[in-house]
Amino acid sequence: YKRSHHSVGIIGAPFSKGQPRDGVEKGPDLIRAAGLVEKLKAQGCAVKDYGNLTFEEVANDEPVGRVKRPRAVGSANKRLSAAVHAVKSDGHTCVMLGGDHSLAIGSILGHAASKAELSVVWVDAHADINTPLTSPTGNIHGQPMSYLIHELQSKIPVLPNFSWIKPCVSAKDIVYIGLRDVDPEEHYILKSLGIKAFSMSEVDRLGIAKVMEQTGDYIFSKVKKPIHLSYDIDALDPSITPATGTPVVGGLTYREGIYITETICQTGLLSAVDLVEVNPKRGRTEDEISSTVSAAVDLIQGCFGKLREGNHSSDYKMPVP
Ligand SMILES: N[C@@H](CSCCS(N)(=O)=O)C(=O)O
Ligand SMILES: [Mn+2]
Ligand SMILES: [Mn+2]
Ligand SMILES: [Mn+2]
Repeated sequence: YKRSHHSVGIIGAPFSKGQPRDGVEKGPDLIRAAGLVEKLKAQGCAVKDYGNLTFEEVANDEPVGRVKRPRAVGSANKRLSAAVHAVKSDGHTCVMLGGDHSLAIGSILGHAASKAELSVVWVDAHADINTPLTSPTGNIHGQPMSYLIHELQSKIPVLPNFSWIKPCVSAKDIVYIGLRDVDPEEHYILKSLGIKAFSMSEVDRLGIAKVMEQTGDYIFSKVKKPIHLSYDIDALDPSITPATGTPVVGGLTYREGIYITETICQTGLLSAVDLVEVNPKRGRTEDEISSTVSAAVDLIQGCFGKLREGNHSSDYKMPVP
């Protein structure tokens, strides 16, 4: 019976400018208030909370083409990438609490700066792979992957505060799970780059166990790279996690969502996690907000060894009379 020891570094990224809805910047503190640090410590993790980043205000952040708030998003992600790199340099598995999914730009770049090559597991109703020129909304939380993938760089225009961004992930090292709301242009990109994707159709057809088995085979089929798990809370069904900016029916069950984190943990390769798009202002009741936040906490606990069968510490000794 092996109990692995997890060392966790938490970064709060209260940022919302990758999308238009207020409230998602409240995610980090809500997740902490639900007891994330205490719960990780109770399950045997060493935890260091690095606090919340503060992001510079950017005035007159006018759109460039369709792209909205590029200067604020570029600046925030540059700061986040430095923070994630520092957490990795301290030897922790990094947990980045969002904030919207544009933050994956900084999180993955900061991670890549400390680990040569990464595998990215993107759990999301959406592919978030629109380029600045294909995006139907201009919201950068629908575009983060396009800035990170080597094979897309000829399709990315110059944007203010984005010049520091260099692609760091190959299409072959990406796996999507949970897709069910993919734009036509994104679908073209996924197909033309041959990116591995388990949409909700595959989840239905194969079942989550086979999806995770095939994900493991695919990630391991080449060399074993550290895993960056970017988890958008909207991957789960809105019946579980309604308090989010872009809910889409027909999502992952709570059990499927947790199973993903349990199996990723068991690879022993998890090196960074994003938990993004929790937005309390999108919950109609307190119950909707708390259901969303507690699912987020449970998912992160699953990343660091919590099992539904139960856990006990390796030095536990039963009491004797
Ligand atoms: N595909 C749409 C919606 S993307 C939703 C972004 S997220 N991060 O998954 O909530 C777009 O590009 O704006
Ligand atoms: Mn999403
Ligand atoms: Mn997303
Ligand atoms: Mn582990």
